[in-house]
Amino acid sequence: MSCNPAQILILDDDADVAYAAKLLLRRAGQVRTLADPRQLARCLQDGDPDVVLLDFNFTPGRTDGAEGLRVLDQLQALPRPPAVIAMTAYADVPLAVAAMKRGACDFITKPWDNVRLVAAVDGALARRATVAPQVAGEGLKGSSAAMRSLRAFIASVGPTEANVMVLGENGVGKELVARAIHQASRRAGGNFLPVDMGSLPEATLESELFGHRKGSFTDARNDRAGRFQSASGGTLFLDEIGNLPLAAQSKLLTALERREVTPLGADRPETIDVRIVSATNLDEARLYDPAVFRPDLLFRLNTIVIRVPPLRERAGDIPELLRHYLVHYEAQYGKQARTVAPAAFDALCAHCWTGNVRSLRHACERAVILSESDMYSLADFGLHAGSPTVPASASSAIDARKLDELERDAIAAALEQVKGNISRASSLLGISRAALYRKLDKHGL
Ligand SMILES: Nc1ncnc2c1ncn2[C@@H]1O[C@H](COP(=O)(O)OP(=O)(O)OP(=O)(O)O)[C@@H](O)[C@H]1O
Repeated sequence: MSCNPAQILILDDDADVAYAAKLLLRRAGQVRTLADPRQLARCLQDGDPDVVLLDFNFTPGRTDGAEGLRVLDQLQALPRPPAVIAMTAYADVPLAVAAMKRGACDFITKPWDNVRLVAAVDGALARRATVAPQVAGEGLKGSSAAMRSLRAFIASVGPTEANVMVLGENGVGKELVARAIHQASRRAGGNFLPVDMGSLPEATLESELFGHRKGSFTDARNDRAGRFQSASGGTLFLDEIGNLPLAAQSKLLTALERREVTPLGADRPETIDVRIVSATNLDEARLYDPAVFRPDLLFRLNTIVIRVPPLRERAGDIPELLRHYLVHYEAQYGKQARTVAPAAFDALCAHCWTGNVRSLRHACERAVILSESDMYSLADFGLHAGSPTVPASASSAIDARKLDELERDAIAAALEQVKGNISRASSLLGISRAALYRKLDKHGL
């Protein structure tokens, strides 16, 4: 575990406020303050912060929070994004919602309650300890033939400007692949901006993606840049693109065809300079169904297609991933290094990992936290003898019907285990609640 003190950055133009927060938080870590967000890039040269307390208005008279949202986007695009706590003197719920949607982990109104602020920073540090490794560009682990050719493919398509579509089940590592493409590109110095297309509300989609001008709708109190503008010079990662409604698909298509976007309320379009990497877990039959996804948009997005195989088809990666995440969590939780009991190891390698690497990762975290003996047992990983496994002889030749059955069985078993609780079942399977609902629908469960 690292012994370095946590790095805390307070971004506030009010010197008194910044000083008071600095005094309060000095026990939590090393605290720096910055009054002008334009100096952020220079400040980051002294090292990336773990937590940022971010004021949302820097220019006197401004109360719309746009300056803070811009800084938030900048911070989110760092290779190791800090946990951001949004602070504003105006208890403004829509702004809080916008900040949380863009990745802030908490929200504080000024004047703050000291206990609440310290708790928020402690919580943010704890959250970062869990979240940072997912986004830290730790790299894709695994040396199976499939992973080796995936890396080689990324190295060859990364430096091109081609739009890339990454396909694969939940938790296979599509976002890691997208980040690796960005890092291998000439845009690596620019932003990598992920957007969850599945969670953008249809009503605000245009404004979120393309921005808006002050007064263009009731709540548009100031000009705001969209994601296309924020990612300018970098890579825009359109995640869950398969969930985009058809009406929204046509707006996205127009932007990509013209390579320009018109912010809501603007009378002139703006040229865009982004590379698009998109991802979906839709199976290809559905993706190529014009009733689900516009073929002309698909054509724009999938110049290059990267298929990330599910973990059960590259079981050779499992030992390395187990080692990697067990060591990682042992260090994170300050636990002694342990080995996996041989029978448990065999069972873990034969397990079908419906939720792919994400569920393996969660299982390792669980084992590190719960294990009380010298060796990890299967139960420590939340598995039991008889958990769905991949037949050894068929791991790569398994057919789609069989995979469907395995998936259905795993979901049914998980639901039974947690007595139908969707949240607990999704976390057990290592997939999001939305993904679980889609799969329940698909399997008629
Ligand atoms: N090859 C890998 N090596 C190390 N960690 C991995 C690998 N693949 C995935 N992971 C980890 O598994 C988790 C899920 O990865 P990621 O979010 O990239 O998957 P995804 O395919 O985008 O999932 P979803 O479709 O659910 O959004 C992350 O914690 C990631 O760090």
